[in-house]
Amino acid sequence: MPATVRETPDAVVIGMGPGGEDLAGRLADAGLDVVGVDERLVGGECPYWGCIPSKIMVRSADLVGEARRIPGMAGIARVHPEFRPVARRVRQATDDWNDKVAVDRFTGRGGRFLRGTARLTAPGEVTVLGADERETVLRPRQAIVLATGSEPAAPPVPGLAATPYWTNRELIEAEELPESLLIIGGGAIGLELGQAWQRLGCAVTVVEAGPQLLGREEPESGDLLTQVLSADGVSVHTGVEVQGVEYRDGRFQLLCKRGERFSADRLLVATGRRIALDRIGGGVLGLGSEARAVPVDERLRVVGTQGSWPVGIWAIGDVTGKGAFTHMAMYQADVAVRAILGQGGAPARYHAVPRVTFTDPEIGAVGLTEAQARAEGRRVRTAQTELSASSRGYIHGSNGNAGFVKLVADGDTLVGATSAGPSGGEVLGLLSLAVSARIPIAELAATIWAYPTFHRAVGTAVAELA
Ligand SMILES: Cc1cc2nc3c(=O)[nH]c(=O)nc-3n(C[C@H](O)[C@H](O)[C@H](O)COP(=O)(O)OP(=O)(O)OC[C@H]3O[C@@H](n4cnc5c(N)ncnc54)[C@H](O)[C@@H]3O)c2cc1C
Ligand SMILES: NC(=O)c1ccc[n+]([C@@H]2O[C@H](COP(=O)([O-])OP(=O)(O)OC[C@H]3O[C@@H](n4cnc5c(N)ncnc54)[C@H](O)[C@@H]3O)[C@@H](O)[C@H]2O)c1
Repeated sequence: MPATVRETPDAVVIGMGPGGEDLAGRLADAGLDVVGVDERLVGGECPYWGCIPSKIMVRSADLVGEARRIPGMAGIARVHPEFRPVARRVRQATDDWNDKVAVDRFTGRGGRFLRGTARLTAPGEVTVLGADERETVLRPRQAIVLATGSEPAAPPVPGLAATPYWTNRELIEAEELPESLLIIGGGAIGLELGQAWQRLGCAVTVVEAGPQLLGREEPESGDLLTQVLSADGVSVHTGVEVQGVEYRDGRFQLLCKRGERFSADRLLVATGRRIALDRIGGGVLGLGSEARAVPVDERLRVVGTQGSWPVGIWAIGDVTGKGAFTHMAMYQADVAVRAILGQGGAPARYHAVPRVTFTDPEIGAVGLTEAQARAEGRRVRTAQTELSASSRGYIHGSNGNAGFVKLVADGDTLVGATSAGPSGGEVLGLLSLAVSARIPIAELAATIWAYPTFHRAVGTAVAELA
């Protein structure tokens, strides 16, 4: 057993995903002696198994979907989708799952990188076990930052654990498209990748336990996605309770409560994420096995540690449970960097968290849904307009113009909004600003919206409210 190394840097960042990498780099830029630790790849889930490779697949599939809209609009198009170039682009984007460039970028800024698994072993102490069994005990002088993200969660369905099912990681690494794919979970991962793989030539079935797809968003978004995915050929099933999974002769079979059976060559489990608090030493923070996230205050300081710890401890990103998005991890990194460096500035606010599901149509949403606003007892007023009724929707043509803008108001400001449609995620930008900055509805109503854009539908919905 190699000897234990003891060190006292200024700061230790556990987890170098989008949140940790950004934060650690900025602390190093400020002249701190920072040790960044990751057991996998610097960059985390987003560039290697998440946002970027999944959107590369979506981009290819969108091209196929758009080409299929040519008949009746611009002549003849015969599309023969091929998966090989998609898999190749994924390999280029991930450097074949090699993080040398990212590690060099961090060390180039003055940071030190340790590859290994880190845990909190005492207040103010982090122990890292390297792949070579070398143990490093770090007692930083100024800060510990937990940025360990999340991992795929699988439901406790009998039989599932014994099968070679896929999570997003295996699917993203696939070199070939199977003939058929079953997906458990009709959330962001299941729908983005399900639609993309169907368009690329795989027969996809989505099985969702809840009553609608994209259950945390407006019901209109779920209904729209059921329609467009079904039109693409995806077999969509909601309100289904999977009671068992079998794997025999290279085929997966789902056995469901109402007697339905679904089978396919591959199975993707996309039923949400879990935070492995046990692995990072959550007990040292006083968190029991029932904890679902690390509680943080408005400066991302871990709740309950101030005064009792010899050093400050912060948490950012998925591990805080405030929204599993790269933009959330980076937003929180900024607040935490300012807190660690004593720079002050605005605290974290969560009233305008944007989300975009990159299906075709894209579903952009910000702030509260109508149901959430009503549950909070707000004075809710809503307005909704269909894109097909707009000039741009008409120009676009009926094959591909599905979408809507829905606004949720409380008094004279918007507290939530959805923009679903072509470029729905881009239209969301102005709605995010309106909700975040609490722009009065009267001000929005006095705005000139360029003609004929998709975002002009926001003006139509605002006029209805005003
Ligand atoms: C398929 C998919 C698509 C997605 N698409 C989008 C999208 O389009 N837009 C968007 O905003 N978000 C998207 N996300 C979510 C996004 O990837 C995450 O929210 C984001 O990566 C979280 O960043 P993070 O820094 O909190 O953690 P992570 O990216 O999870 O990084 C955490 C890091 O910590 C390391 N780690 C964990 N435990 C330890 C330990 N004990 N010791 C050492 N290292 C450890 C891990 O190896 C990892 O590198 C997607 C996710 C998936 C799965
Ligand atoms: N575009 C994006 O920003 C993007 C894309 C992908 C993922 N992500 C992030 O990653 C997270 C994880 O994505 P996800 O799709 O795995 O989770 P999710 O929470 O978005 O959706 C999971 C779905 O699985 C369903 N489900 C749970 N248990 C089930 C069961 N036993 N049988 C059938 N259905 C079941 C849930 O009802 C839910 O609809 C997302 O919440 C999101 O924060 C973001």
